[in-house]
Amino acid sequence: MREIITDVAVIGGGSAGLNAYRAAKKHTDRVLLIEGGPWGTTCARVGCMPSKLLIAAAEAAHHYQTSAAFGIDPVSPPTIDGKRVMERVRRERDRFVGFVIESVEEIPSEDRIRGYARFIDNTTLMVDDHTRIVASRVVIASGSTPAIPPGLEGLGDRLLVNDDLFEWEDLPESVAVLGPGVIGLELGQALHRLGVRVHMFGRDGALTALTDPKVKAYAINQFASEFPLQVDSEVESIDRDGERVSVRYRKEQKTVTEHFDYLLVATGRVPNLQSLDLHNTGLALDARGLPQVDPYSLQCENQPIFIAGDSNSQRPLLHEAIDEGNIAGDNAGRWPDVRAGERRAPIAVVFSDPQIAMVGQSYAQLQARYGSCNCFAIGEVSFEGQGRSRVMLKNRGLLRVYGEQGSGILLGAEMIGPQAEHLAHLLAWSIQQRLTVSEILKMPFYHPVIEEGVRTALRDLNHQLHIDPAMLAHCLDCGPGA
Ligand SMILES: Cc1cc2nc3c(=O)[nH]c(=O)nc-3n(C[C@H](O)[C@H](O)[C@H](O)COP(=O)(O)OP(=O)(O)OC[C@H]3O[C@@H](n4cnc5c(N)ncnc54)[C@H](O)[C@@H]3O)c2cc1C
Ligand SMILES: NC(=O)c1ccc[n+]([C@@H]2O[C@H](COP(=O)([O-])OP(=O)(O)OC[C@H]3O[C@@H](n4cnc5c(N)ncnc54)[C@H](O)[C@@H]3O)[C@@H](O)[C@H]2O)c1
Repeated sequence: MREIITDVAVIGGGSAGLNAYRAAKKHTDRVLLIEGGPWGTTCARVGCMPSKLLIAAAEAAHHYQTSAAFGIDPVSPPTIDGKRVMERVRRERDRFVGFVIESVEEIPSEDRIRGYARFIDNTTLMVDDHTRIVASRVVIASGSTPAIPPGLEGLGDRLLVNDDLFEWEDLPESVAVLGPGVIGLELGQALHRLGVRVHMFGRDGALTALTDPKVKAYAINQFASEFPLQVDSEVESIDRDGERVSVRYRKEQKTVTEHFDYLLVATGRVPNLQSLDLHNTGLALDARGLPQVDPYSLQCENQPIFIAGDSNSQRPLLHEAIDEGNIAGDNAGRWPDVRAGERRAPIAVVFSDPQIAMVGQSYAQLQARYGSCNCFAIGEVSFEGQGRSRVMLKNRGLLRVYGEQGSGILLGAEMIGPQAEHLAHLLAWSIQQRLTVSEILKMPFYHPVIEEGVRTALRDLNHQLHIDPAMLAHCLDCGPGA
């Protein structure tokens, strides 16, 4: 058994852990990075990057499938070669993973420990059964794992999570998707557009993390008109039937049984904390096994333990994992002089088509905070008539923006619409700058662009905030179709 005494130990070599390691290293040379699984990060191996690669292929197929509306008929219907689609996904994924591994290899080998860590007490870790580490500070950056509802064990290799899908050599004929969250919607729509028969089953009317009832209703109608989607599904049973999966569900007051090649489970993710033996640290744990974490310093209670990235369940997104890794690593390095880290305006994008995005405070958060005093107002724009969106035949969507009564500050937005990833950035940057709606409206808006739709929503909002008069039905200072 090896024993190492160190200043900082980081559990997990993903995006949060790698950044925590580097940030702690600025304070002390004695930092260890412990990784139990494969190097390469969830984002590059089985998350952000391979999912976007699959979506890019689906977009290419969809482009041909919809070109007739412009008067352009493909000579013959496009064929989709599943083997080549998946070969590119895996090849490009491997390239991204390769870049991450190159950066891991720059870390001195004596700082890298292979194996799964668990706590013996709040400053002692055991890695597998081979290394005991005494660390005066620990950063937990152990990521998250798909949550699989009970009762699906019998499906065996017919049950998939996102990790499995990116190993496919070819596209299957059919997939049932359980959970229309971000992962389910992104992957399910992409598979549908690549010619796979998809049926998406949700519950409680949820679709991604949208909370604005009007935007959510629009989004549900939009996707349900493209492929079978039930956000309030009544699934009676899911069983293995030979080499297939049979799903029995209620549809229009009848019981229907449908067979699929696979069930893709995308019902949320749980932090990887169970095997860390956190009960040995003395930290109070909630019902989910999570310790209390200060969202600014990422410190757990007053202990020399910090928790960053998906493992703290606060903002399970890549850029947040990187920020949190930096904050936790810096604080572990400088401990006991722990400081509040800088957090950015919230932004989340779903790479569906149309895209979904949320920035700043959500509708539900604002309702809870300001709803009872009518202290916030809503402006909106439909993309259906929006000039540039119509030109491109991308005129589907709804943007709702929220502002504070009295101050006129932009607080948040939820949207489904064309190029929402870009609109969301403009709005998130404005929110972070604490701009008022009037200040944002002084910015230039080119013509004809989708951003003119954002201007319309903001003008509507400023009227609802009693700052500007009602908009003219026919905007005189806009170009045609703004
Ligand atoms: C399909 C999918 C698509 C996504 N798309 C996006 C997107 O488009 N944009 C976006 O912002 N986010 C996206 N995400 C989320 C994003 O990937 C995660 O938020 C981010 O990767 C989390 O980084 P992390 O460092 O917390 O975890 P990880 O990168 O998972 O790192 C955790 C590491 O800890 C290791 N580990 C676990 N337990 C132990 C232990 N006991 N001892 C040692 N090592 C341990 C694991 O092996 C792992 O390598 C997506 C996620 C998925 C699954
Ligand atoms: N574009 C992105 O930024 C991106 C992409 C993918 C993943 N992610 C990250 O990964 C996280 C996890 O994604 P996810 O999609 O797994 O989780 P999620 O929480 O977004 O969605 C889970 C969905 O499954 C549904 N559900 C739960 N149990 C169910 C059941 N038994 N039957 C039917 N439906 C059920 C929920 O109602 C919800 O709609 C996201 O929160 C996000 O942070 C981000």
